[in-house]
Amino acid sequence: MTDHDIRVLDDSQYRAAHTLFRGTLHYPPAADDGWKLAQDSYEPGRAFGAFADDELIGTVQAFSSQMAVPGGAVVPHAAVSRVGVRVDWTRRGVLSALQRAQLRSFVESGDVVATLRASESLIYGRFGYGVATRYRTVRIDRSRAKPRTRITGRVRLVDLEPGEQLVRSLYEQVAPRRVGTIGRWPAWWSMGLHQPSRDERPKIAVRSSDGEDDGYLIYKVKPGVHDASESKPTTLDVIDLWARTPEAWADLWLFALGVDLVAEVTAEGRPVDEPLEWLLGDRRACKTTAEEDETWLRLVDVPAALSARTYRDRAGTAPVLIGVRDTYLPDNTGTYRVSADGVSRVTDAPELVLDVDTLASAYLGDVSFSTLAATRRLDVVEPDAPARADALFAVPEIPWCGTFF
Ligand SMILES: CC(=O)SCCNC(=O)CCNC(=O)[C@H](O)C(C)(C)COP(=O)(O)OP(=O)(O)OC[C@H]1O[C@@H](n2cnc3c(N)ncnc32)[C@H](O)[C@@H]1OP(=O)(O)O
Repeated sequence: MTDHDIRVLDDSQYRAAHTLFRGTLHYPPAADDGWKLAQDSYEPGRAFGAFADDELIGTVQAFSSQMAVPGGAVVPHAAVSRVGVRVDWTRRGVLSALQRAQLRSFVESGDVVATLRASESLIYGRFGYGVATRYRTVRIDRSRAKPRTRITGRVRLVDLEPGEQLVRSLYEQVAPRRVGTIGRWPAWWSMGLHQPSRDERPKIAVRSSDGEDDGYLIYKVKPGVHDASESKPTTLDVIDLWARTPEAWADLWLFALGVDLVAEVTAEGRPVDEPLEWLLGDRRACKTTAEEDETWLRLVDVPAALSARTYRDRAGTAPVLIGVRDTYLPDNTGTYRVSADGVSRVTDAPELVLDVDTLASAYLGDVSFSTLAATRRLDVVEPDAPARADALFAVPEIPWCGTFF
């Protein structure tokens, strides 16, 4: 018997849930114009509330999406967000109860995976989420950058209104080619591009070659402050940049670096392998100011997730038997035979054993099984099993999501 219960929220309760969540992050309630945008992101059946005596004390929510996995498939994906428990109810099992209800609902709705961005890194492992992608934050000193090359295509500014449709369609064409990217829901775009703010609205630049659009950049310039009490440089912030080709990618960065009267170009949430330094005359003009965990991935349906991705077919790579433990979704617990030909569930003894959050970290290929074994995140039964799993799960490009939510 608990002192709270979990219920699916209806649309008359979304604003209270939104206010509660913002309060847990120490933000004030959204103003009416902000709420108008946020409201559309609540999907029926996807928001849960924890109640004590009919009073809302905690909430979780999810957006319906897809995620690209190794081999080119995209799988149904729930993007988990707005997780919060009122401060006078924390550490009494409220989030655990919300997670249990939410994970069960993902199974029912056929979501193969769920992902989130964690406010703190010790919260979600117990619920089966593992770090599956990372990103870096960069700062480029424009006066030193001295790009080694020039724009070869055409980069043009477009107005926000027609630009929004253009960038949405470019994103949908380009992003799924990268493992770890996710489908963006309509409210993601409207909240990102139209959020009421005292700042300048974002600007959109579209790159084309031979008359065909092949990439875009969304950015904001924050004017500098230079007075007696404060000095801040004028900064161009790269908010979103996607390109179909390396040529388009380089042109968009060269455009960002070419905007006059800007002292620094900054970007958060970029891929850790983005070769920015190689574009510059002085590679030290580009500093990585942070490298952090990005995607926390939950394999909701382990058999479906393992079957959805492909495995490297290196000559002579033998199959591996992976034992999975999942306390929150016990149907996933079992042994999986993974080979270049596919995946099957078996009754054989496993050759390595791990918890479902650790499997999630290896699933997109960001970390190897050998690294997980060396750091004692998995139990090795057959000594060569991690190396066999590494060969099968290897991916040609580091996974990256690139969408904050
Ligand atoms: C995807 C997102 O939206 S990220 C945003 C998450 N929200 C926030 O950070 C807002 C502020 N924090 C909160 O609202 C709450 O503290 C929450 C939601 C993080 C946790 O809710 P609670 O109801 O306290 O969690 P609950 O009581 O179920 O805790 C379950 C276990 O996780 C542990 N835990 C919970 N939060 C944390 C934390 N922040 N750090 C470390 N351990 C934690 C608990 O100690 C408990 O461990 P135990 O089972 O060994 O006793």
